[in-house]
Amino acid sequence: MSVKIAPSILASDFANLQKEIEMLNASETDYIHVDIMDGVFVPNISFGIPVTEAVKRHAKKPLDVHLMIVNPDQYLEAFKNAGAAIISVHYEACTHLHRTLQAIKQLGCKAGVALNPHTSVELLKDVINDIDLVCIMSVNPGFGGQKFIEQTYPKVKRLKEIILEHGASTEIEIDGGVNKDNAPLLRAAGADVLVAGSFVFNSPDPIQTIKTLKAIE
Ligand SMILES: O=C(CO)[C@H](O)[C@H](O)COP(=O)(O)O
Repeated sequence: MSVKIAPSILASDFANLQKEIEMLNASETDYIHVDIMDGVFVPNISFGIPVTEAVKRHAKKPLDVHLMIVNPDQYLEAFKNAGAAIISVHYEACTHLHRTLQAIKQLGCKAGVALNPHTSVELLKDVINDIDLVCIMSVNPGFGGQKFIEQTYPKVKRLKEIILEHGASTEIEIDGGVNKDNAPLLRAAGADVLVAGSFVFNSPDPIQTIKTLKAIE
């Protein structure tokens, strides 16, 4: 199966959001990555439920909602109702991760867990069969356009081993600083989904850029 591409609308032109979503609909985008930042879990505020609803009204691709917020349990239903197909919570924001994953699934969404760069993939072993997607942060969350952290590669490799050891079907997603140079190496390490914000939206031809990423073996 080819690598999945999830453009992050954090880097899109918010004043022309409908146009940006229509561009993604016309591209080889697999998931539309929606970054929710609360100014507490991360040092930035992006947007929330009404904007997610607005994206959903135009999107023809599944919404991959990445909650960079404290107390994510409080908002799972609201994001499901806003149109999320996948909801990822941060490992670092969950006291009862297993319970949170079950709650996401009971809503009918795929359950994701995001890991900050300092968080070991080993911590997911006991719940790996309950996770549909692990989002490995390859930058410190909070801002687009940051430099890719090279230590991500061994993390991806180790997570892939854990998934195979447990017979799980979890997807590995990489988020932060993804570009055409690191994408083939991430794919070779075991990545299934590549999130790309700046690299897609700051390029002269985003549809072609998505195609280029999608073609990576
Ligand atoms: O979660 C994020 C930031 O916290 C973004 O999705 C991520 O940074 C992608 O943007 P870019 O490709 O520009 O690095």
